[in-house]
Amino acid sequence: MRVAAVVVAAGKGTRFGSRDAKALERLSGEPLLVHSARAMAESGVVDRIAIVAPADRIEEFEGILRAVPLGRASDSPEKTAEPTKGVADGPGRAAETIGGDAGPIEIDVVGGGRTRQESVARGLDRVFEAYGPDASSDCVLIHDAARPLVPGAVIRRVVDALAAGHPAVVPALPVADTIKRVERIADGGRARLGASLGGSGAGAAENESEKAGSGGAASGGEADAGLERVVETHDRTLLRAMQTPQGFHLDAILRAHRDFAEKGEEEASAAPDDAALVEAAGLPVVLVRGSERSMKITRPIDLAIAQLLADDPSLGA
Ligand SMILES: Nc1ccn([C@@H]2O[C@H](COP(=O)(O)OP(=O)(O)OP(=O)(O)O)[C@@H](O)[C@H]2O)c(=O)n1
Ligand SMILES: C[C@](O)(CO)[C@H](O)COP(=O)(O)O
Repeated sequence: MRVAAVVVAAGKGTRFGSRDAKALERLSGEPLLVHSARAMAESGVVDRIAIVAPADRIEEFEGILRAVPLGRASDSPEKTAEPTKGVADGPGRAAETIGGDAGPIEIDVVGGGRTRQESVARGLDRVFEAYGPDASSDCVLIHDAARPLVPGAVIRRVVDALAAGHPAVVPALPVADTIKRVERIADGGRARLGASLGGSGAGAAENESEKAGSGGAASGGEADAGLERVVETHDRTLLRAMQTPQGFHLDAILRAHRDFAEKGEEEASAAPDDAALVEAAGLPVVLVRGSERSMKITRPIDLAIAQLLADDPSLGA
């Protein structure tokens, strides 16, 4: 079973307020992109990596990756898959060959799309091209460049569950806050509480609203800049926060992305994550334990927290 990784790095970093691509923001002196690609390479279970860069910056991203050769860690943990605790065994996928041969990892850089979903689709096409028509027993991990500190153990847990036969596997954590569903109170924009709900200011609220889509909770724009009313309180014990890398049998995720490609053309209809497409296609998605260290860098405060984690490997491990 071959395992490829798609690392999506073509986002604009609007909520971060990036002047440059967010994937090039520095953590411990290196771009987030390099940390994420290295995590995949050093996991010991990934054969090749497709990096998805902003479409007009492919050569620049290639240069950045060439400057920091990424190889498999020679001392990385075993490449064979042990069934993951708590994940029921499926039919299995030739686990003994996970990770392929030793040697340098093949890295391609391809251009991204208008939404994360489109960017992932372009990375998947590249993996399919590279693996060829005989890709039906292969797997792919889809990872945000914005999650630079993902531990190798999480990557291997995902691959173990794929090898055990599960077509879609996501690392996840319980949620710490109480989550409520809300609706907007139309008040003509008099009460501008949306700003404080959406983040550090009105701009942040508007950006969050864009990501949330037309039904989003946080308010944005004059007409939406109002109070929100609680509709429902969810049972927190049944909620999980999704992380990446999300792992899939290649044939299943390619089909799901192709079937729902039209939705990926606009932020409002695009899937929030890749597992959502597989769910929509009616396939089961199983969860494995994620990590606090796999936090996503969305806003500037996240980079400050990530630097604390990078400086102290025992934190959140
Ligand atoms: N068109 C896009 C949008 C997002 N991404 C990638 O998807 C990951 C998760 O997205 P997010 O954190 O939302 O990044 P941005 O889209 O850059 O952030 P924002 O929504 O604030 O602009 C990031 O690694 C980002 O580079 C991508 O490759 N292509
Ligand atoms: C894929 C993801 O990281 C899972 O939590 C998340 O959905 C990405 O969301 P974003 O708004 O595109 O960062």
